[in-house]
Amino acid sequence: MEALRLEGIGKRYGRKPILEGVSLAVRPGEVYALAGPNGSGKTTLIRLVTGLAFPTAGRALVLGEDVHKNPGARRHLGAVVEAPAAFYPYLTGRENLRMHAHLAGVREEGRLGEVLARLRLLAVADQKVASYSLGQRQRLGLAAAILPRPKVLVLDEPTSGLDPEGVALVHGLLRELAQEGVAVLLSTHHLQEVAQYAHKVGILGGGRLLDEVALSGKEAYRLEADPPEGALALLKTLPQVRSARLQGRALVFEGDPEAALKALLQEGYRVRALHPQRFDLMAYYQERVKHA
Ligand SMILES: Nc1ncnc2c1ncn2[C@@H]1O[C@H](COP(=O)(O)OP(=O)(O)OP(=O)(O)O)[C@@H](O)[C@H]1O
Repeated sequence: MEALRLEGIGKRYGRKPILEGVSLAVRPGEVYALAGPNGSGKTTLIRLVTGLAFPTAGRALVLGEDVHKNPGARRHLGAVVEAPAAFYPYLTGRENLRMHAHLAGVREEGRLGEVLARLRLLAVADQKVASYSLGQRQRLGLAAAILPRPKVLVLDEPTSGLDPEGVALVHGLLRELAQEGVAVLLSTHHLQEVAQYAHKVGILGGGRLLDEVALSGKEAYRLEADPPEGALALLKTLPQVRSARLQGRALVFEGDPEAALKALLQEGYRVRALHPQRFDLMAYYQERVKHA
């Protein structure tokens, strides 16, 4: 079953439509990144998913339960929506988290320390939150969100305000959580970074989901071999190779590069270069938004 599902979600403020007919799904272990220009409705969508805002059409389901009809559905949900997340400034990071743990019914010994370590906050854990930098607060927000081991994690621009190390830390954490089976929905402007591990990117524009790009399986290879026409014909016969085509004098294909190389060398082709050709998400996004 999908961990998170939006069915025709819409939102109007007064008569102004902000979102219309947005449907998407995130499976356990999947990272879904929402991209879109400023004002395209990313934050609004995230607020709808978390139950902070009410849809004027459609519904949002967490593990099959409607978030707006059954607030209990939120027990599976971890979220960071406001940046930075709100904490008691006169309490320490650890004390704030302890309170979150209490409210969420987390009784596991050691979970607090584990989460603080995971967000590299141990060194400041016993300082008052009032003294935290923006990035430290952001990371504490994420620590609070993952504390009760949610099955669905929803984050609005989780890397904004972080230094490069913090950005890498958060992306690494999200990748790990997905590997542990968590479904992650995040909004972001950092397409290049999320493209490294997100499974799907949804492009919002003008309040609609313009496109969904599946990134897994988009790994292509570029190969230079002589003569290219013969090499192409050979690649097309290999079961390990998909969608081989000529691009100028080079060959581009998806599939197993080792099998392709072995077959070409065996048949006496001279292979001058072979390297991965990443799907250019940024170029695709810009095209998609421009024509929206
Ligand atoms: N409470 C509100 N009342 C009226 N209009 C709103 C309200 N909240 C958001 N909007 C409008 O909804 C639209 C989408 O805003 P939203 O914050 O969801 O966009 P975003 O994609 O998150 O933008 P950004 O990339 O700048 O964070 C904007 O035009 C905004 O002005």
